[in-house]
Amino acid sequence: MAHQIPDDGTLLPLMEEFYTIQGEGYHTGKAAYFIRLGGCDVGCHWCDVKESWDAELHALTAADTIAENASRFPSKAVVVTGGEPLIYNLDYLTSQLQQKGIKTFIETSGAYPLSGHWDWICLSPKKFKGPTTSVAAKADELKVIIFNKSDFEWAEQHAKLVSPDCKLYLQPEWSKSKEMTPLIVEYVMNNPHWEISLQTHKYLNIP
Ligand SMILES: C[S@@+](CC[C@H](N)C(=O)[O-])C[C@H]1O[C@@H](n2cnc3c(N)ncnc32)[C@H](O)[C@@H]1O
Ligand SMILES: Nc1nc2[nH]cc(C(=O)O)c2c(=O)[nH]1
Ligand code: SF4
Ligand SMILES: [Mg+2]
Repeated sequence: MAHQIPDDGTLLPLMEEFYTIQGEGYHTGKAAYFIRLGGCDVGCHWCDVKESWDAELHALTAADTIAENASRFPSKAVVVTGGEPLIYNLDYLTSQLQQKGIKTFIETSGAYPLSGHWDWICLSPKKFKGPTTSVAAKADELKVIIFNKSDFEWAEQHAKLVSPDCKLYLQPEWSKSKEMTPLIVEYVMNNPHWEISLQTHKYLNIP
């Protein structure tokens, strides 16, 4: 990375920020401000935000400004996503958000060690670069993407890494949704400790 990113987390490569409805997982349907940080080296071939991968394409932005922007919206909930947000030290950003009374949620692959102060951690582990134990142990929600049949077994292996009260979700990979969703429905009926998560924002045509 040619970007000189200070490791105190005061400057972060911001790809986009937008106010929308959380489309996935436990908090589906709730309004939230999304902060999408650029930079990811996990390399999921089906990633739906490949434009985020190169951190250098995204301007370094003051965490103070990001927190200030977030505080202007009615919902006091922020989702930090990416890219892979845990590439960066998120201690400063999340402290600033929480000081403003904003709840902090993260979407992460868990490929990097945990930083930041979180009200909710959604771990979506990837085959291409597995999750660190620091993230798995603290996850509130495990959201496994189902791209093919073998991913159910892979999901069960990852369920063993999270705490007993972690919520378990299976989410169809968007391009395979037609084939995989019926299998997920059947799987959840037979294994009811899992629930279905759909990318509802894509059906709603919102960001
Ligand atoms: C774009 S990722 C960014 C955060 C982080 N890098 C991660 O993967 O969790 C946000 C969420 O979208 C999911 N996702 C990405 N591409 C997807 C696709 N094609 N179909 C379904 N879910 C997808 C990821 O698994 C993750 O839960
Ligand atoms: N509405 C909406 N909900 C989301 N939940 C997780 C998302 C993400 O890309 O991290 C996402 C997203 O991009 N849009
Ligand atoms: S880890 Fe997340 S952002 Fe990175 S390639 Fe995979 S889905 Fe995309
Ligand atoms: Mg998304």
